[in-house]
Amino acid sequence: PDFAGTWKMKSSENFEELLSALGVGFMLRKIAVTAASKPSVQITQDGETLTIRTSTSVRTTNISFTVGQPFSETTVDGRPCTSHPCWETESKISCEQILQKGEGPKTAWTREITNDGELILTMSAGDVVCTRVYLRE
Ligand SMILES: C=C1C2=C(C[C@@]1(C)C/C=C/C(C)=C/C(=O)O)C(C)(C)CCC2
Repeated sequence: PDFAGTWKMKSSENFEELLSALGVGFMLRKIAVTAASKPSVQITQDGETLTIRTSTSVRTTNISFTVGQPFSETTVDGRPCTSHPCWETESKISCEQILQKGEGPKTAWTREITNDGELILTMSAGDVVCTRVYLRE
């Protein structure tokens, strides 16, 4: 499917719980929750290669990957990891993350385009799952 576009967030649940599960302290959680409440997401796609730019007032992340090929990124709390994106269905990418050093809860993300053209992002840490839904601008 086509993930390309400029996306604005419609809903988010368990985001702060996700950061808690990752051991992010109170103050940084408050900063992150506020900043992440109004993200601007821009995705370009060329076949199976996606570039996802997620910008907030505090931090902007930019990842580029080809589904099926491992790449380096950081976990949502900023720890370097190797990510393994693959097609879970023909419209859903799931990505397991392996910390490059140190220990922590198992983290992963999924991104899916739904039949009514919404983008669903899930981010997990251990058994905590954060779900964020985006609409095209
Ligand atoms: C602002 C963020 C901050 C943090 C993570 C991030 C980057 C959270 C944003 C995530 C989004 C916007 C995800 C998405 O919707 O794709 C830290 C915990 C390091 C703390 C500093 C502020």
